[in-house]
Amino acid sequence: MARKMLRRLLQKTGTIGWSYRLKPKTMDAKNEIKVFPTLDALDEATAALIITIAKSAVADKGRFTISLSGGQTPQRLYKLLAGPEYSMQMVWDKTFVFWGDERCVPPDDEQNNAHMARTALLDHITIPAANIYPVPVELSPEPAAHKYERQIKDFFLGQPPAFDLILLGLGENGHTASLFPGTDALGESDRLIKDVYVTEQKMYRITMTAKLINEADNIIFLAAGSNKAAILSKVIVGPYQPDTYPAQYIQPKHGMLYWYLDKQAAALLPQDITGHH
Ligand SMILES: O=C(O)[C@H](O)[C@@H](O)[C@H](O)[C@H](O)COP(=O)(O)O
Repeated sequence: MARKMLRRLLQKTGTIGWSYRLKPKTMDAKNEIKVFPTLDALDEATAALIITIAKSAVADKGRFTISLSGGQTPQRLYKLLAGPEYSMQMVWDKTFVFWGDERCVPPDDEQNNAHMARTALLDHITIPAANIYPVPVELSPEPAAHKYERQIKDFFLGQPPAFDLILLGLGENGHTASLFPGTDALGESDRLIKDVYVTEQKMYRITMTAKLINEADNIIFLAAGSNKAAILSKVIVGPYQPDTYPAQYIQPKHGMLYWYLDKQAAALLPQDITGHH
């Protein structure tokens, strides 16, 4: 009964929201799920949302702090942001770029997330090099994690680090950033940055912890493609099993949580959650 009433209330308020899980704390965070008919529409809408958040942050604080995600999905978005239509709307010299996770491979390795972002975006805009904070992968995993955590704490001048925007992807196994099932970063309650060994990829990675991510003012999950439909359904409407589906750890303490999806990725979500199909 409560669930149905809540959903009707959410929809009436125009926030196409969903109960996520009827846990009081998730109801504080405003959740918004939007489904777009094509990849272009998804990327355009995400770029527009990023611009809106950036302009608001610069107006409020004189700067915009963003954490980028890696993998395939955001590459088109980054290229779009580098293009004339969007790049001109950003105040790049007041924009500070970090990463939600990084693979422990050399900076110029194709698998390196910062390498991908430089190729798709950062090398094509006028952002000061000092505004870019890549994960120091030249160090071995554990010292790299400690150094990155120090850099982030110093950047936020000892205040609790709260990014204006954290962009996240979603893996088919429910991981986000490098919060993979079975890794000890999942329930981490103290550290902001952890080094993890991802067995299925035989690779070390450095990741923001959910503790850090959940302090953000805005979080955008960007997911596209039919291969994400099953996991999205499990994460968004399934039972709360965050150790199996780590993306469920992402529940911003006070910020906005956006799920920006294409139609294919949203195909298995209930219509009353996405508002259309
Ligand atoms: O380092 C990474 O790979 C990402 O940060 C990772 O969390 C990614 O967002 C998901 O694995 C989805 O990846 P795709 O966009 O390639 O599906």
